Amino acid sequence: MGLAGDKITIHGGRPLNGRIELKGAKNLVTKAMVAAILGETPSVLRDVPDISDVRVVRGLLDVHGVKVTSDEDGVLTLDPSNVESAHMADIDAHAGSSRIPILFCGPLLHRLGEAFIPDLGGCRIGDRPIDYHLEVLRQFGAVVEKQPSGIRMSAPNGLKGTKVHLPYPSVGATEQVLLTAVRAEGITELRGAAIEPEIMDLINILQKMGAIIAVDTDRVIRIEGVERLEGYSHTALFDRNEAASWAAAALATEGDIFVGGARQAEMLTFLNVYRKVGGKFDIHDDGIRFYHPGTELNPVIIETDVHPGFMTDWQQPLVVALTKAKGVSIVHETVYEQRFGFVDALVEMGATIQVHKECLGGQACRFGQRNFNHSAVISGPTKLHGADIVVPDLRGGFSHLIAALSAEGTSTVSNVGIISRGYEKFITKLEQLGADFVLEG
Ligand SMILES: CC(=O)N[C@H]1[C@@H](OP(=O)(O)OP(=O)(O)OC[C@H]2O[C@@H](n3ccc(=O)[nH]c3=O)[C@H](O)[C@@H]2O)O[C@H](CO)[C@@H](O)[C@@H]1O
Ligand SMILES: C=C(OP(=O)(O)O)C(=O)O
Repeated sequence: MGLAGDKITIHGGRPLNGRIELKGAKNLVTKAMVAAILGETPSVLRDVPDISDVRVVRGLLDVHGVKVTSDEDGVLTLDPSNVESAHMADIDAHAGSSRIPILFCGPLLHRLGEAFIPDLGGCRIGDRPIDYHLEVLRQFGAVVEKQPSGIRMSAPNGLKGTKVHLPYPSVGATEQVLLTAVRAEGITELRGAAIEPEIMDLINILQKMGAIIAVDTDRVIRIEGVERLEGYSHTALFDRNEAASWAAAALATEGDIFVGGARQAEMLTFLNVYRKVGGKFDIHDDGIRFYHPGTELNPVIIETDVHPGFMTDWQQPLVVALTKAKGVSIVHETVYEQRFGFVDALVEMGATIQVHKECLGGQACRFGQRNFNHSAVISGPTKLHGADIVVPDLRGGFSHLIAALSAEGTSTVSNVGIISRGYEKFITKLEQLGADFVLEG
């Protein structure tokens, strides 16, 4: 997946120290790129990271006639003026490793009256159905037809505003509603919306384009459809998930990392937990310094949740740091049913972690009384030792890297290409932070 050899040999035990810079959030940038289809004029997006999910979306936009150019580092211009002429009934598009193609539905239906969406990628951390997306699109008036390698859609009578109530505040389904409702005829009322900072930044972008969107209390969003949207000019929100990952790396390796571009407001919940674990941080105008206290770390009880709760994507890297805390920590994963596959490698490296089917340490969640190992009990402190490990998914992969960096001895970590889905230039960043490793191949 874009990295020579896809394997790293890591000599662990050296603290990560230094400064790295963040760019825009994977979970915003990729959606902002799709939003450009809705404009009549070109859009400009700044702080775009060089990650493989961006490359996948760029490839799909290209297939659909959106000309994407990058003149400067991290600045994309997206010109959608050829979407109509590029349209072919049977576009052979591929989702690659990304889940973003499902969000092309509304914009393409508005512009072309039909859309073909290939089967989705993304991390395999649960079943990840798209039933909410399809139901929402049907409510807007789309006709959805499943095909062997994807989904074909049409909107013979156009798309009309509707009342939607999501059964769970899904990030993707909320974005689906936004990207469809802004150009649908009439008013859409969305209840049970996700309100992650990346969604708020997508709303900022859509408003710049000419949309009318009101965010009310209690997860209610109201959108008044408009007939025309223009291109936007926007600097993407920073990647708070990457920031949390490097913060966890600083703790796990007993290091000190200044994460340039990280901001407090979007990380409040993470910072509270970091402080309870014993991690230190200093907030600056241009970033946040995260560092190990030099004393024992404390165990914590965490439940992952939708925003403003503790983000599920923060859990995997933090678990590595929790193997070093004195006492018993509990992590109850309530967003994805199968997000603890990565702990097998940590156990092989010497960690003491048990996973359970019960909802531990918090409220009963959607996965209780079912066959999902979705609670983890981590006992520490344990010393990790080197091992040969294979990266299972994006965040699991990052946690394997920091486990190997914090371990005594040598590890080989394979399949590291997956990590470039969401971490820009992570090899360069590891070098900047003084990691001791060799890239194979
Ligand atoms: C590209 C992107 O932005 N990815 C993020 C996005 O994923 P994504 O948008 O895929 O995640 P969702 O918020 O939609 O998923 C949350 C839960 O809802 C369920 N669900 C979702 C849709 C649906 O149609 N049916 C259904 O049952 C999922 O299986 C999951 O259990 O939000 C997640 C939760 O913050 C993050 O972990 C991902 O990093
Ligand atoms: C689950 C993640 O991403 P995606 O939805 O793109 O698979 C993630 O970023 O951790």
